Amino acid sequence: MSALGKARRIFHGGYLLTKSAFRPIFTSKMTDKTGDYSDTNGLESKTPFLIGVAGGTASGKSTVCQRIMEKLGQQHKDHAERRVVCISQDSFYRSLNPAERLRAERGQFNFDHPDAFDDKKLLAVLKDILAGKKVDIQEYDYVNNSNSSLTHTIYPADVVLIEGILVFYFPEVRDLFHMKLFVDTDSDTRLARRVPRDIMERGRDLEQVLNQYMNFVKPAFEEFCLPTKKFADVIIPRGADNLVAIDLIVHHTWDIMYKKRPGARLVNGCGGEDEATNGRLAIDLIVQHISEYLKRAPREAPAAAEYPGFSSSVPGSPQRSGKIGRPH
Ligand SMILES: Nc1ncnc2c1ncn2[C@@H]1O[C@H](COP(=O)(O)OP(=O)(O)O)[C@@H](O)[C@H]1O
Ligand SMILES: O=c1ccn([C@@H]2O[C@H](COP(=O)(O)O)[C@@H](O)[C@H]2O)c(=O)[nH]1
Repeated sequence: MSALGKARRIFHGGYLLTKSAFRPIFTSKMTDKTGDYSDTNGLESKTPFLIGVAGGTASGKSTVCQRIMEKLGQQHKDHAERRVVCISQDSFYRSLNPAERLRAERGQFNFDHPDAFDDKKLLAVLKDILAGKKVDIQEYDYVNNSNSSLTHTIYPADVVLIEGILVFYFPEVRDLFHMKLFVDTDSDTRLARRVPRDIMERGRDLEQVLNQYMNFVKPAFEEFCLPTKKFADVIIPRGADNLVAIDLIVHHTWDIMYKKRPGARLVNGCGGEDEATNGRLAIDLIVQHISEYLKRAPREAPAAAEYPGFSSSVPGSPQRSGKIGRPH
């Protein structure tokens, strides 16, 4: 079986951990809401917490989202039980006219330009999600450069991750996020990942991948994606390898799912361009993480199931010494 066929089989088998020719969507359904969001300063009590995850192509955005889902114990839950959902901006590419379609087939269409997206549709869907509505999202088919006929229903969730190269580009969309993450992986690494991925999973040949990269992907990254890094609350160097950053985010997200919404006061309005506000959210995450880390002692530690815990990535961490810290 070809690599492409294998990737598709993975998708059709319903095992969505591996990125295939189609963008995986992790669906979620609202279950009992134990969170007390009453002090969220104007945010609706059941407003999902919206996290934007931006970064260049193949920076690891989807992988970071998968790690967050895994650490929150959502990945292996029945879809109907999940409280966290991840959707991709790629499901919001606009339809192409016949001439554009032809260019796309030759690798001559710029899928990295903001004009390639239907930002109005993305905005409307995100507003529906924030309003607690159920939405239908189409899977994107990279082999055919268009939306596939597969549609996923996204049920109201506690936490919604939206990942994509330009999720912070459109101001109205950007302003909806309660937390903004930017996955910062160097261009050499990204190109080295993109080439095999596009060949094996997206049905391209080497020449096409490299031409598309040099003509469109790289210049558009520099012009449209990279400048949006400044809007991020948290920048994640090295993507999914950065276990400390992922722990910070998971910890914060855990509190949103099961306790209350710390930081809501800071991000309410989600101005994004307010550096002080952005700085405070990042500092809040770090302070919260460190204080949890310091106050944990074995006799106080709740059951492992209650909080996914810190990874052993911190050199000399209590978890490594076996004195303090929770099991994974
Ligand atoms: N930390 C990592 N180490 C090695 N390979 C990775 C890492 N993160 C992602 N990849 C691989 O790189 C490719 C692109 O990753 P992905 O998460 O899909 O990026 P994006 O969503 O930003 O396009 C995938 O084939 C993925 O398996
Ligand atoms: O039909 C398409 C649609 C998109 N692309 C490329 O995909 C990436 C975005 O996906 P990542 O997973 O973030 O890499 C973008 O750079 C487009 O160039 C495509 O090739 N064909």
